[in-house]
Amino acid sequence: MNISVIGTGYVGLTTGVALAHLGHKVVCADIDEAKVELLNKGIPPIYEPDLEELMAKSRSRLTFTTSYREAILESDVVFIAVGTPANADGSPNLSYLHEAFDNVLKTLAHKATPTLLVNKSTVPVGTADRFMDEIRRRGMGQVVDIASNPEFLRQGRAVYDTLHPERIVAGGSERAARILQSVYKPLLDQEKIPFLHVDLRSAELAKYAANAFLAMKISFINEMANVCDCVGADVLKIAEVIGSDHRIGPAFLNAGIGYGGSCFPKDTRALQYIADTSGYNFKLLSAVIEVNNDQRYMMVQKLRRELGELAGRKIAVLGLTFKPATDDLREAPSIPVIQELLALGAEVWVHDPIAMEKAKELLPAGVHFAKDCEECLQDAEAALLVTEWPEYLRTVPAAAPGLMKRPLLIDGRNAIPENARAGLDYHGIGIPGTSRKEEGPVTLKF
Ligand SMILES: NC(=O)C1=CN([C@@H]2O[C@H](COP(=O)(O)OP(=O)(O)OC[C@H]3O[C@@H](n4cnc5c(N)ncnc54)[C@H](O)[C@@H]3O)[C@@H](O)[C@H]2O)C=CC1
Ligand SMILES: O=C(O)[C@H]1O[C@H](OP(=O)(O)OP(=O)(O)OC[C@H]2O[C@@H](n3ccc(=O)[nH]c3=O)[C@H](O)[C@@H]2O)[C@H](O)[C@@H](O)[C@@H]1O
Repeated sequence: MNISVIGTGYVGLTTGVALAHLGHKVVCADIDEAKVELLNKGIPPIYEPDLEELMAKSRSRLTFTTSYREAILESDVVFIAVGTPANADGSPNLSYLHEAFDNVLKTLAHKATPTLLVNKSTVPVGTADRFMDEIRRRGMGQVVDIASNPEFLRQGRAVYDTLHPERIVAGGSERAARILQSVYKPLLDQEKIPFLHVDLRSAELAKYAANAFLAMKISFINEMANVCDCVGADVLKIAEVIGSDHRIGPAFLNAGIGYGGSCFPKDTRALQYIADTSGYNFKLLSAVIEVNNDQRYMMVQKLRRELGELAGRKIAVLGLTFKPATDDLREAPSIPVIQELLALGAEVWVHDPIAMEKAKELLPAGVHFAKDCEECLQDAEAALLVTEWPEYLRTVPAAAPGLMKRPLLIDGRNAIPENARAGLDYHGIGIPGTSRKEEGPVTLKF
């Protein structure tokens, strides 16, 4: 099929490359000329494992352009995958989406053959219905149909997730679902992937529901970790015990510093906003968000308990991205942690294996950028492990005792294995014996 993808970010580019890999002829369009220029040289503007290789392999079926006409006029299916970041009040900013939609419709006005317009961006319920109204208003209802095909890929595993999705959701008419089934046929044929055809509104809301549920698992286990710190139990064991019940499942029970990234924080706030403005108070979701906002400061609290005043003391922050295997710093927990350390007067040194250049543009003045992990640790009085990059798990236990003034490590990801902690003054989140308790264990009253 001839397919176009509007927006070449994490979702759009991965989708375009994957669809070309599956045998479709794909044109990707973006308004960002610098991105398109890089892409035309075969260089992905984002860091995503396997993306560059797959792009090179599918190059003969893949084109990049800034022109909507070039992208769309020959296409049977047009995917939109532009950003929907949060506004200050938590509502999703749909301005990029509206602009893309308007440009697509203006271009489609020059095309007589039917086109399926598929939205992949995460959007509030009712967005596709409003788009359909607009299509009819412009007299294009006979040739343009709308589908919602929410995306569930994870950054750092975007290519893998796109080629091995847990499910494909197709919101819209029977005809739209049939077209999407043909688009994904090579995937559906090769693996038993559920293809779920639902109405437009359910498809849109299901995306928020999935992210909110995963965020809830994280906030739940983080609260359990905080209880573990109070009572002297081990959150790793708790996660193992509850996760072995298939009704709960082991995934997303890693306690630590809380969730970040471009999606969980924005999508939980957006769902709260959607519920609020529809007259429903989603109490559980509000608690999930509040817990996450507090959790990021837990590491600094532990640090202060150990060191007292932080003014003038060198603190190493290891890892800046919101998780490993991505260069993305959007809503990374490292940022508020660094701001808090600076506010407390600490001398903050940071390191990240991938995102140092991006971080230089983003982090406040006063932060020291180390050339490597060792320089970051050198003479530090404490280190905070914020992102569990595999190289840190190898180097920190070996290097920290020799390099640091005191090998105090606050592990915000509970990532350093027990057998590697010997030379460290190690403190995890919810791991017994690794956190000094303010008071003794609680006594139960019967
Ligand atoms: N990043 C992720 O892991 C996931 C993101 N999503 C959702 O997918 C959507 C896209 O997210 P990302 O790919 O992360 O965004 P992104 O910010 O990485 O990329 C968006 C791209 O759209 C381009 N763009 C903006 N306006 C445009 C226009 N009018 N015409 C053409 N291109 C335009 C931008 O230049 C940029 O390259 C969002 O709604 C997000 O919530 C869904 C699942 C996973
Ligand atoms: O809508 C989206 O954009 C995507 O959001 C998440 O993907 P992503 O943000 O890339 O990353 P995750 O692996 O889900 O991690 C999100 C955050 O939660 C944290 N996390 C994750 C799991 C866990 O057990 N504990 C935990 O603190 C991670 O460190 C990270 O900061 C979802 O997992 C994807 O399914 C979804 O498509």
